[in-house]
Amino acid sequence: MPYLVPDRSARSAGSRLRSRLAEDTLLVMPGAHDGLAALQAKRAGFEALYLSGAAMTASMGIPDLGMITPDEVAFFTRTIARAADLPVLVDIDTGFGEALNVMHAVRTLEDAGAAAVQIEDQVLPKKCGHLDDKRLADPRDAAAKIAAASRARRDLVIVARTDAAASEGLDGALARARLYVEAGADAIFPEALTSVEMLAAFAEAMPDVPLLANMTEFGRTPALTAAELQAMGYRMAIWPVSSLRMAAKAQGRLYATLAADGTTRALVPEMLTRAELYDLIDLPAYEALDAAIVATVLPGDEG
Ligand SMILES: C[C@](O)(C(=O)O)[C@H](CC(=O)O)C(=O)O
Repeated sequence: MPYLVPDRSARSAGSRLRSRLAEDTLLVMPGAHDGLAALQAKRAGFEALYLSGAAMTASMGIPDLGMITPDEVAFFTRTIARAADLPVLVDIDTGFGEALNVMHAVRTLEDAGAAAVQIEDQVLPKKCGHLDDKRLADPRDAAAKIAAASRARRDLVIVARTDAAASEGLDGALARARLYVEAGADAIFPEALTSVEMLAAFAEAMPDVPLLANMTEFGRTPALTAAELQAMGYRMAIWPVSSLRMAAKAQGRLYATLAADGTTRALVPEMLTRAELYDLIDLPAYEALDAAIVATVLPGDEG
């Protein structure tokens, strides 16, 4: 369906996500780093998407160190939410500053169509949660940002991520998570838990709070299946950078092949065909919409 004709009765993205999180089953949120990825994820049957800071920045050709602005994230959010019309959880790193910056970001991203934002408790420059030597914010400063986000949102779901497991252990991460829930977080993302036992212990210690598990590849957390995470009590799981990793690998092969062969001929069988691409972006429906509007507006020939 062309996005140009909105469903005026549709509920806000945040309230749709809240209703889904009230269900018992784990919500699998694959990363979608652009609008086309969002369409493909929707076609595969996913009900919600994750907009990863790592994938967003990598797609801009820069590292994930918290350098980008709320408006840049809003552009990606709008693109993805519009393409798929699915709830999107948006990674806003450390919230672009302190309380007022977080509030500005929350308003900007909720207006852009985000269903949820994720704020983490590192200080700038932040890093991928699976790297060494992360520096954490004071727990109360981080809680203040969660409180600020909660004050600024309309329906947006707030996911508080704690990176504390690496430096403060499981108990430190749990203490921070409890503080963030008190400050207004709707869900907790315990980042970079390093074993199945740790994942299970975190879930046992917080049975009443929706928890998110990060299944990023090449990280420190063991790769579990959606079914395994659900059995442990997790309510959301993300595969944040997978779409970008797959697409970028294929892209790399394309450039190497074209540089070597002077033609893309060898790769054509692996490419989306013209028909497949147009089908994915729904070109015929947009053309039909245009034709229908023109037919409505122009007077008939009969005079
Ligand atoms: C979840 C994450 O913040 C992201 O930006 O997607 C990253 C993912 C990654 O770098 O693999 C993370 O810090 O875990």
